[in-house]
Amino acid sequence: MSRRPDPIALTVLTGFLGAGKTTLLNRLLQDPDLADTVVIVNEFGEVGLDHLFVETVDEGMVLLSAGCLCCTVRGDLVATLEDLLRKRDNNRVQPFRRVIIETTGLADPSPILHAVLYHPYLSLRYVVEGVVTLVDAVNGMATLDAHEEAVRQAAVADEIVLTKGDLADDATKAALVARLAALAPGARLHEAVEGAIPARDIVGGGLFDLAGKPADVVGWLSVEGVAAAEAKAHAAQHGDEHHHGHGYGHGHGHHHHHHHDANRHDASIRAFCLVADEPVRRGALDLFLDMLRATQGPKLLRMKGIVAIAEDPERPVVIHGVQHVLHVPAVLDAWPSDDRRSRIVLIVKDLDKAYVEGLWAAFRSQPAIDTPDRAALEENPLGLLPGMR
Ligand SMILES: Nc1nc2c(ncn2[C@@H]2O[C@H](COP(=O)(O)OP(=O)(O)OP(=O)(O)O)[C@@H](O)[C@H]2O)c(=O)[nH]1
Repeated sequence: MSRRPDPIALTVLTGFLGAGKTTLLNRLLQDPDLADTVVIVNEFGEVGLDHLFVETVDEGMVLLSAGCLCCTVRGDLVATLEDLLRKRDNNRVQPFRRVIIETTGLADPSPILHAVLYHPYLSLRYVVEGVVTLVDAVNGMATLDAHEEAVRQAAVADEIVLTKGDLADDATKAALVARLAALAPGARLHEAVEGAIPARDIVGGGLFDLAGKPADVVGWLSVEGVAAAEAKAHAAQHGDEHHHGHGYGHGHGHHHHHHHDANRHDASIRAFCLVADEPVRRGALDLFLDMLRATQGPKLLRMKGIVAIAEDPERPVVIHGVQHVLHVPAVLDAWPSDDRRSRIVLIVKDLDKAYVEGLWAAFRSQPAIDTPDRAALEENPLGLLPGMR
């Protein structure tokens, strides 16, 4: 009987122009923890890895001193990932367990994840597990102001690494950290000067740890961080309407709104959690996800969650989505903690939280909160699907 091969974890490393990706990668690739990793870079020369080469394995692929493989993107990324699988399956390279893709400059990482998750074959072999985003402590604030892509890079991150902290003063750093925490409340924040950070701090914290075992999904979800940021944003909007101060120390020279919460530049992007105490039927979960994806896809920057399934409550399902692509990468063998509630973290752009909550409640056959039953039933999208109950 042929066994389905173990999934290969895929991490995307991104960051604005000059954020310090090359510097970080250079250090990271000397970390023995990445020995069974393949790193995909745009060009070896550009990244300046020459001093790490041990030997050339194949055209466009080299073995680095710490044991990990490095290859260049040849043509498009999908072709490179396919080529890698072929080499691995034919035993032409070591059986790597993880791939890190470094994106160029100001790229939105979503299309990369999208390309992999949508691919009929790649999606079976690779599991996208996370986005690591580098933010320059000196220029970060201005970059976020000026570039929508930069905001997206931060918003979809699982791990944010603040670089060049040695060049920025404490107030600048604190303001940037506050903004990033509001923008990406689900992300863990790190600091690395001159790329010095252990690989295991930023890679392998998602679905699989560095040994390929299921990782701490609870930490990956960071529901508490999202809830706290939500409460803070709410307080800033409602309790603090006439407060004009904002903590960044950069002015705009004109006054418009009274809201000056930490999230004001990035107001259309927000994060929230859906929580359910009762297990959800598998069919209902799939329909909910399908409906959300089909109707709101482009507005869903990121979705991560752990869900209790009514048919098999001991084995939760981990869901994972990027824009209109959803992946069901893993049924866990057990709950990672005592908390057995279903929890889904969503990072959205221009999407009404109440709509999503209504949908979530409807698929769990519960009237939406604060909505009269009748209206909730009328809004129940199940009613749109003939034969669905
Ligand atoms: N002082 C200081 N300089 C840093 C740090 N990290 C990176 N740099 C410097 O910042 C500059 C840009 O860093 P790179 O690593 O080339 O940045 P990059 O993100 O790869 O740049 P692009 O490829 O242009 O997108 C280089 O001169 C680095 O030496 C840091 O933590 N502290």
